[in-house]
Amino acid sequence: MTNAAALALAPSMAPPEAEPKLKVRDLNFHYDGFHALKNIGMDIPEKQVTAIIGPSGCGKSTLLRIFNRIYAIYPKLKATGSIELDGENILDPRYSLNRLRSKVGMVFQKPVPFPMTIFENVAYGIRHHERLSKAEMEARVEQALRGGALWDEVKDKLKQNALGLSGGQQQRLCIARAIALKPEVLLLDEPTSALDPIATGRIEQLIEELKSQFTIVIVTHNMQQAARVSDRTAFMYLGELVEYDETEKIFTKPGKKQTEDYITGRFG
Ligand SMILES: Nc1ncnc2c1ncn2[C@@H]1O[C@H](COP(=O)(O)OP(=O)(O)OP(=O)(O)O)[C@@H](O)[C@H]1O
Repeated sequence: MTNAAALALAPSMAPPEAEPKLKVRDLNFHYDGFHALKNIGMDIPEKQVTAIIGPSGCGKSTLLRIFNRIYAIYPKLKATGSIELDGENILDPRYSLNRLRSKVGMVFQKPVPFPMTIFENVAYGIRHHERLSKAEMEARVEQALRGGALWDEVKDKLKQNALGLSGGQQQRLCIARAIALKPEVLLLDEPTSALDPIATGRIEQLIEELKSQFTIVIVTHNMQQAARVSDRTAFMYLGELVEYDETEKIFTKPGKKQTEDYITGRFG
């Protein structure tokens, strides 16, 4: 085959678009009588950062929490539609919560270390899922603390109580605790809202490092943060997904007036 012929064939040989890690379809969610999420549909790409933004009460945290079925502890709450994780519907009650939680980790707004040593904070969750020797556990804890960009600061005080760490260190410990279970998806619910700018910068840098290994979904109030850390941004308003696109497009050339009004600070 000539070079020209090979080039002519090239477009059809291009690799197909990667399958999304999470596929949300017709998702609706009610808190008792309140319709909090309305017909949400979105594809979340693998090993990228997806940010969810929107004014207070629009449903950001509700959506994030559905990705690991936190609502399942309240028997009256129900999500309809589907969320496929690698092709399997995680809303199906037959998808076990244990399996889901091992694949989808969550970090909350306020760091909540367990009142135990730094080492135990990380080892505790691992022990729940796996049986490891002492040496294996030590290696796993070190790996997780390195992954959470905390190892150098705590390696000499692993036996100290985690509550003695600073707020920013506690949040990195919570991230280390989540990644210690080797999840595929990491959910971050306003992970820096309780932190000062330096600790916030450290977490943002960490998010950048982690996305080579994990699919990350972050809820943030801070639009500059969404612009800095994410590849795609979803703008929500009153329970609806108004616009979802490449972050650069959302912040420079949004397709909807509501999005533009929000990102330019006209409301919210
Ligand atoms: N447990 C609950 N029971 C009833 N309504 C709830 C409950 N939790 C949230 N809501 C309502 O659902 C809507 C979405 O709430 P959600 O916390 O998801 O919004 P949000 O966008 O994350 O807000 P914020 O930015 O203020 O955290 C709000 O109107 C809220 O009042």
